Amino acid sequence: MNPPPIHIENLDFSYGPVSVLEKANLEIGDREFVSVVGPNGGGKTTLLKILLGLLEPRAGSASVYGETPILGRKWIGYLPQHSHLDSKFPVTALDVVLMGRLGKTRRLGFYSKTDRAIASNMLERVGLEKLSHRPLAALSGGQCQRVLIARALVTEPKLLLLDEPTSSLDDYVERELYDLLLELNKELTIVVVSHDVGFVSRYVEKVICVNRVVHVHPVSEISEDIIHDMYGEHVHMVRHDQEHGDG
Ligand SMILES: Nc1ncnc2c1ncn2[C@@H]1O[C@H](COP(=O)(O)OP(=O)(O)OP(=O)(O)O)[C@@H](O)[C@H]1O
Repeated sequence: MNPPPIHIENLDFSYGPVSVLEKANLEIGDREFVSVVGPNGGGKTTLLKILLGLLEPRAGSASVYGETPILGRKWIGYLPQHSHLDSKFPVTALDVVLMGRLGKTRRLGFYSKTDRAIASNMLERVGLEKLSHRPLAALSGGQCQRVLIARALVTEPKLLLLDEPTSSLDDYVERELYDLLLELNKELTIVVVSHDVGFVSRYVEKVICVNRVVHVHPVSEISEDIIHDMYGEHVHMVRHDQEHGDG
């Protein structure tokens, strides 16, 4: 059997004396679409950075397709939190996507025909083929996020890690972006960090709750009690799938 995209065993992580993850266990299978949720400072971004090999666990292990995170990183497309695109920077959507090929292309500073073909193809996949030569400054927030997803896809990953890709987008654009992820999930394993448990529950199979400890819940198990344990009594879960239930 092929090793799973993500396997974490008894993992502890701390920044200096501050413990962030304790005895974490997690397995994510091929073509799963899962969400990582939890309160601010719960350790979600830290977990992704461990999977990317950017941070070393203090104890336990993490593997990506059976390899160490540093070696397995080649299979990962990553959209960081707060990925900032300076809209005044004079580049087009295609230029930004091509930047994702920098680690792959052999001739630094020159993109090959293959690089350009892959970048154009990915812009098409995210629905922006007609905007490939549009300056960044002339794209909406949702279109910019699509450009960044296309940039993460040009390395031809098998696993996509997205850290709060929709935090600054309005509801309609957020839904469109998750519809795109659902489409990409036909071929890729997707892990997406979100703050909106109710919203992501409509899309994902499993919810990974991270608050120093890691708990995995099938979406069907997510309840008000689980949300209270994570965020405290003052937070209520909005079941977006039931918002229009009467209408
Ligand atoms: N480089 C760092 N050095 C020291 N502490 C850090 C560092 N990065 C994060 N932390 C701390 O580690 C804890 C977990 O941070 P992390 O960014 O993983 O949380 P998060 O769940 O992604 O939070 P948020 O939802 O706010 O993005 C927090 O208490 C944070 O302050």
